[in-house]
Amino acid sequence: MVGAKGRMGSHVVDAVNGAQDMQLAFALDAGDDLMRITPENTDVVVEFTVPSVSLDNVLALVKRGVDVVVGTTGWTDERLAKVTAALAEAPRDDQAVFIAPNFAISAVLADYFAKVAAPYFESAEVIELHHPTKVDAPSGTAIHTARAIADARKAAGLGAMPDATETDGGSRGQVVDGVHVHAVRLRGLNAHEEVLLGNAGEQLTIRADSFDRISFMPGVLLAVRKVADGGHAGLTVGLDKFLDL
Ligand SMILES: NC(=O)c1ccc[n+]([C@@H]2O[C@H](COP(=O)([O-])OP(=O)(O)OC[C@H]3O[C@@H](n4cnc5c(N)ncnc54)[C@H](O)[C@@H]3O)[C@@H](O)[C@H]2O)c1
Ligand SMILES: O=C(O)C1=N[C@H](C(=O)O)CCC1
Repeated sequence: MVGAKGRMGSHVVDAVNGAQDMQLAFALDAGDDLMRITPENTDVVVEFTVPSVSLDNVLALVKRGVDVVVGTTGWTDERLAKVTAALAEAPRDDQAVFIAPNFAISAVLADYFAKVAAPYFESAEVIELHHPTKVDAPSGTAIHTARAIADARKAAGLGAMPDATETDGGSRGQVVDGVHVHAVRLRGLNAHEEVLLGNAGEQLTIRADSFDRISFMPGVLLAVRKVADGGHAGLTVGLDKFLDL
């Protein structure tokens, strides 16, 4: 586990220790030497750190010859391309990196349902709501959802959404592939997302609430098992790839 002292990392340490088919090799955090990790002592590394260090960690681990499951956010197309390039040069042919913006089944399904619903609505916007200690905005999940909605709209031949806004001081949120994304940071919250889809006279709301970080653990363990079992060489993004959706 890399990022073992963090909010997510400490839960993953407990989850791995509680899993009968897994053994914790290392619990590393900032300042620890990743070079202690080798293919001989470690099958899969789980990485939950911060967006500013995650890419370098993943590249170093790929070079090390181990498979990596990543929960840290901040993955732009450019960063993902660097991971793909590193995997092409990796010591093992079957090496895998798996990245999930969200490991909670509620969030993965909300994302999936939003993608299915998107072609049927004129308008769609995403609101994500998180704890105020989160360092990035909007959430990785919201970016992923917005892109999925945009792709589904494009595939269905839909154009831009109706929006007469002429002045915007920032209230309309960040525009991700044409989809407006709004971020709320509020004490008491954990991780929540709402997708609003609208037509004349009707609205569909899809909402996922993760009240506790324990909600992410079944998804993390599923990803570790899938990667360890093999057959997922290269870069895979999204827990939906490991579910029968
Ligand atoms: N994919 C998901 O389901 C999911 C769920 C929750 C959070 N997240 C994401 O996971 C990341 C971590 O979230 P968090 O709430 O645990 O953050 P956190 O700040 O509590 O933990 C981050 C940990 O990483 C450690 N760290 C920093 N630099 C490091 C380095 N170079 N090497 C090793 N460890 C280092 C920190 O010391 C800290 O312990 C964020 O990007 C967050 O958005 C993803
Ligand atoms: O608590 C966080 O930080 C979370 N980050 C991920 C994101 O940015 O989407 C997943 C939800 C929790």
